[in-house]
Amino acid sequence: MACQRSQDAANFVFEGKKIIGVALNYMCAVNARKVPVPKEPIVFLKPTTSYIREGSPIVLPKVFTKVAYEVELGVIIGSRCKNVSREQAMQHVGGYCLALDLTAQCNLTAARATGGSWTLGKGFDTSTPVSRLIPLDAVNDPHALPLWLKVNGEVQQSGCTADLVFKVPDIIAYVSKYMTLEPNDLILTGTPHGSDAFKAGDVIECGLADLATMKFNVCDE
Ligand SMILES: O=C([O-])CC(=O)C(=O)O
Ligand SMILES: [Mg+2]
Repeated sequence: MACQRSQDAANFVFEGKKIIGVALNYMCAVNARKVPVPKEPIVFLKPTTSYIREGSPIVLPKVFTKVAYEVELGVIIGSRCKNVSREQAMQHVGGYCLALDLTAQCNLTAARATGGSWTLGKGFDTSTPVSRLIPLDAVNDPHALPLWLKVNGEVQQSGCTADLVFKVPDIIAYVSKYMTLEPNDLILTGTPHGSDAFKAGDVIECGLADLATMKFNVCDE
């Protein structure tokens, strides 16, 4: 498998499959939330119907009163793996992307308090805007990438993937103990601090180093 990676990567096109999110994975976000540092990655799934690309608007569902932006590094799986070691994990990365993990805070706050599910608050339509594929060879070190987000031109989030609690190979090794990772699966690695609510009419822009930027208009359902 591993030796096929460079051939696969040359022809790799990102066709978003399952989306695996990691929560509270930046030290700055953990500190801002005043919660203990997670001992293991906190993992959730989002449906493929949540993907959008630049050119489509973010649509805020009627059922939610407060939806927040979260800018994240996306890791795109390039080859199938299960029970992969930390040492072997990076051989299964097919590329990267810039992503937003839009989150209904109104729903998540209640879910956290009651131990309820995050599925609807994380998985609504348009909740996973993604950039085009960033090829592997464009990224020397996925743990040295600045990322930022602006709302209506004002910087609201600014972080660096150096601050990740669980690094990319840790996440791949951990998740693959439980579920098979397949080509085109997307791992959302978590957001730095500063995530907050936005509203219809706002313009959200974000960027990842000099590798990708994207811009979305926001409307109500
Ligand atoms: O929304 C949350 O609470 C957790 C999350 O996805 C993140 O930290 O990136
Ligand atoms: Mg997130």
